[in-house]
Parts: sequence; structure tokens; C-alpha cells
Amino acid sequence: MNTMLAQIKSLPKLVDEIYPSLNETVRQVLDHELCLSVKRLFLVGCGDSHHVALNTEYAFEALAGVPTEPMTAMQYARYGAGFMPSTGPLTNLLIGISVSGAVARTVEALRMGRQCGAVTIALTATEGSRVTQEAERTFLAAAPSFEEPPGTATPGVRSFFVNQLALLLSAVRLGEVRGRLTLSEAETWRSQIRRLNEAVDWTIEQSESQARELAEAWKDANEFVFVGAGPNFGTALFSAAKILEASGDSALGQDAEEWGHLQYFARTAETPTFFITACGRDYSRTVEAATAAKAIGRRVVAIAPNKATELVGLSRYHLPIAEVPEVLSPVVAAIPGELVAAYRSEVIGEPFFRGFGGGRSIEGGGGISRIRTSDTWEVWQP
Ligand SMILES: O=P(O)(O)OC[C@H]1O[C@](O)(CO)[C@@H](O)[C@@H]1O
Repeated sequence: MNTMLAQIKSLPKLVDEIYPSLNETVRQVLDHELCLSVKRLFLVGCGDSHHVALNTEYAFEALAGVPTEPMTAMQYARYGAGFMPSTGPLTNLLIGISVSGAVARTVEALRMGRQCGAVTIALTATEGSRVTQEAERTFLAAAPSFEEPPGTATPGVRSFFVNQLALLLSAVRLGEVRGRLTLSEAETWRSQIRRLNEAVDWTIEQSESQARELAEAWKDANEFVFVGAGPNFGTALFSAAKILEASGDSALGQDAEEWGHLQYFARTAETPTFFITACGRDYSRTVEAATAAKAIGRRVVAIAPNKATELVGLSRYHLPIAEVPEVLSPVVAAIPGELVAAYRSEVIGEPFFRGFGGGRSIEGGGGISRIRTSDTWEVWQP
């Protein structure tokens, strides 16, 4: 049984299961006083929890009008927190994102943010976890548990999806209370978020067979590149992360402009290169980059809506995503990469996370990599 595929296919129902409680929690955590006073927002986390911050920066800026900085937990904790502008109480808002609530660097980021005067919120699936002890407020957002054979570790897609919805609803809430959105505009955004279940369902149905075919046809590939911009730069990083976790292949997420400055010069001609776009502000540059990629022999794939005819025309495979506003598009755009990763692992017979062998260990969330027990700033500070 491919548990990653099963998780992907559970996503449309997950919207129905969690939407009402998420919406309620957003209202409680983001009260009027905070919504009105905040001047800037820092979104921090590690891995998928960093990618979701990149996915939603655009929503906070466009829908809520709040300047937003998505940062890795490391960058914020050690190089950001101490340099936030001193604009007074309740003006710097820090949301530390950690599904497990136990990742040391995100705990440290929340601690440093609080010490430096930010309002701190822990967005987590784990009640009572370390991040909740560090932050002033907790935003609990958990996917209902998913039946899996005992001892199975599956690359996470459900928790990431829940966090995408939680942050998009937070952006709408901020926009509504701050008067950036009218009540009826806010309701329209909420109902579009609510209906993402249909868009996700459609995307899975339309892209699954192409994802499987591509995984079988390109067994020989030993590297995968995902390219995206704006909110879908995070999708590119996340898609590469799923390949690394699922099949262990070298995989890279890159910005659509940066690709032309860097990967364009990579020696291996036929690297599968996936261009992810919702046909938004990025589209003209994405088509230019894909044109160049095709010209130098890359195996080009489009992860895009059907209306992306120019991009699709350049591509060997098209994994269609539903047409939704660009600001919401990472919710659907993450699906094809997840499907490719799930099938790639199956086709080459590679266990998820390398079965945590070769010196790796699952306990402590990564064992020797010390993602949960790493020394924090106070311990090593000179
Ligand atoms: O959201 P969390 O629990 O802080 O985890 C962050 C990252 O660390 C891992 O749990 C393990 O590397 C990833 O799955 C995740 O992307």
C-alpha cells in the first residue's frame, strides 16, 4: 500500500473535516486589538513549515496589507529577531510554525522573538508542545489522525495542507478586521478557500495518471528540479522536499528568475524540470525560462492550469492544476509534485526516508541530525 498516495487522496475530505474549527480558531487567536495594531509579520519554521510561510506571504501582503517576511527559523532566531524595528507593543507579530511543536530551531525563534518584543503565536498540531510553551498564544491546527500500518513513516502532506488553509484564513481575517477587505469580500475569499476541496479533487483526478506515467517513463532520472515564483516558490521547495523524503533522489526547488541564472548552466541536459505556475504575475517569465530549458534539452513538465497553453506547448508532460486565484494556488499546485514523489518511490522501490537506515534514526525526529535537541542560542552564545 502506498501510504503517501492514500494521504494525498484524503486531502479533499480534509477540507470538510477541518474548515469550521480552523475558521473559529483564527477568530480567537487573531483578536481585533492585534489585527489592528500589527505593522509587520514574520512567519518562521523549518522544512515544510518554512515552505508554507513562503506559500502564504503573498496572501498576507495582498489580502491583509501586512508587510510579511517568511524566514527560516535559523535566519530569524539568529539574524532577524534582534533587528526588528522598535515600533511599540503589538506591532511585530511572529508566527512560529511547527507541526510537531518540537523542532529546536523554531522553539528558539519564538523565544528570541518574544525576548525582542514581538507578539508570538505558535501554529502547531501538537497541544502542549514546546512551541506552545514558548509562545504567548497557540493556534492549534491539526489534521485528524490518518490510519496507517504501525511503524510507517510517510512524507507528510496532510499537516502541510492544514497549515496552508490556517494561514490563508488568517490572512483573510487580518484583511477583514483591518478594513483592507470589505465584509463581503472577506466572505467571498472564505468561500473560495472552503471550496478548495473541489479544486484539489479535480487536480488529483487530472494529474495522477500523468504523474504515474512520468515516474515510470523517467526511471533513469537522477535529479529533479522544480521551478516556481511568488507563492509557488514555496511550492517548488516543498515539491523537491517530497522527492527527497519519498525516493531520496537529488531534488531542488528554484525561483523562476534564479533558474535562468543558475540551473541553466547545469551540465546534465535531460534533468526533469517542472515549471509550476497558476498563470499569475510569474507567467511571462515562466514561459521564457521553460523555452530556454527546452532549448538546452531539459525534460520540461508543466504544473499549471489548462489555460497555460504556451507553457503546455513546451512541455513533455502536463500535470493540470485547477484554476484558482494565484494567491490560493499553492494549495492545488503542491499536489502534482506530491504525486510524482509518491509514484517515483514506488517505481524505483525506494522506502520513504531511506527506512531511516544508514546512520539515520527516527527517534527524536531525526536522531543524529538533532532537529529536536540542537543547542539553542543561550547554550552556545559566546
Ligand atoms: O513542522 P515541524 O514539526 O517543526 O517540522 C519541520 C520539518 O522537520 C521534519 O519534521 C523532519 O525533518 C519535516 O517533516 C518537517 O518539514
